[in-house]
Amino acid sequence: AALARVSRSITKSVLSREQAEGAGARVRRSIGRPELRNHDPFLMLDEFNVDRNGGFPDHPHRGFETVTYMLEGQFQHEDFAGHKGTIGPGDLQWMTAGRGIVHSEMPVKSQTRAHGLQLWINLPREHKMCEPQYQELLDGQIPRATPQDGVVVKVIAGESHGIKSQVYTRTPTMYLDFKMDKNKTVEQTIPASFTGFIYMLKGTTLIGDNEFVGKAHHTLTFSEDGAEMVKIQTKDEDAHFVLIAGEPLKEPIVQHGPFVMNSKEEIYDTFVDYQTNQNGFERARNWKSSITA
Ligand SMILES: Nc1ccc(F)c(C(=O)c2c[nH]c3ncc(Cl)cc23)c1F
Ligand SMILES: [Fe+3]
Repeated sequence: AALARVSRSITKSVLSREQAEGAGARVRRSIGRPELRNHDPFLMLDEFNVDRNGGFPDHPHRGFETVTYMLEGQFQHEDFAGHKGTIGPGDLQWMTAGRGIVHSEMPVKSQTRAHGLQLWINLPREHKMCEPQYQELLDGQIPRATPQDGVVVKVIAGESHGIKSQVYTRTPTMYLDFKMDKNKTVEQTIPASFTGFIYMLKGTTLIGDNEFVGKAHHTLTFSEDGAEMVKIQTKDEDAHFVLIAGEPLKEPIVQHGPFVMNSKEEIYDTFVDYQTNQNGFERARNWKSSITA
């Protein structure tokens, strides 16, 4: 008989309450909060809620990627190279900051609120100073797997049930948006070497062979025990959550706000580059975004 596959189990469940961030924005911080540091290669996951007066005005990034996934409302972004755009519900912006980006991320004024997720993924040292790159997908361009009726998996990065994302991930990453009706069971394959977690947006799930309960706004971290899949069930409630997993980089992490490098010296050099507008920050000189006004 075929061996029943063992599921990952949940090692920790942490509730994220709203906190102030940016300019008048509210975020529930998952990865990156005190109880959830060191989830290599992930640096931060924020569920953000921004009303029309809030946002994230002009700020820099170096050494990692920011992945913005909109759930409701519209967000606009503009960087110091004039790259600008608007992302709406279900749309994705995968920004590889690499050697340096300065940008502004603000809700579209006409919106009542903008609600979404921003994930920060660390880059391996050989990519930390790469040219910045955007991969932007509209909701309709993101493939879905439907392993059974009532279970839809949007494949933002990586693969699910044979459906692959087209996003190029320098750090091997899986980013899946699950919508499950009640009374469903699904198994998601995850490479044994990946570290990962589920962040619950709505409803209740039972995860793993021992049916650990997942509730809204909780982060549920996976065991690292060699299991190559995770089993997720719903009972009497629909559920909406993201499953995020990736290959740990196993490199030193030195983070100072929006700069994430491998040593203190590199962080010092980054501050010099940012202050003196060099080595990737040339276009930051005298730049002000037009959307922050
Ligand atoms: N350094 C630093 C300091 C403070 C910040 F708020 C930010 C920042 O921009 C964000 C933090 N979470 C977020 N979620 C969504 C969006 Cl669109 C942006 C952010 C940042 F980069
Ligand atoms: Fe940013």
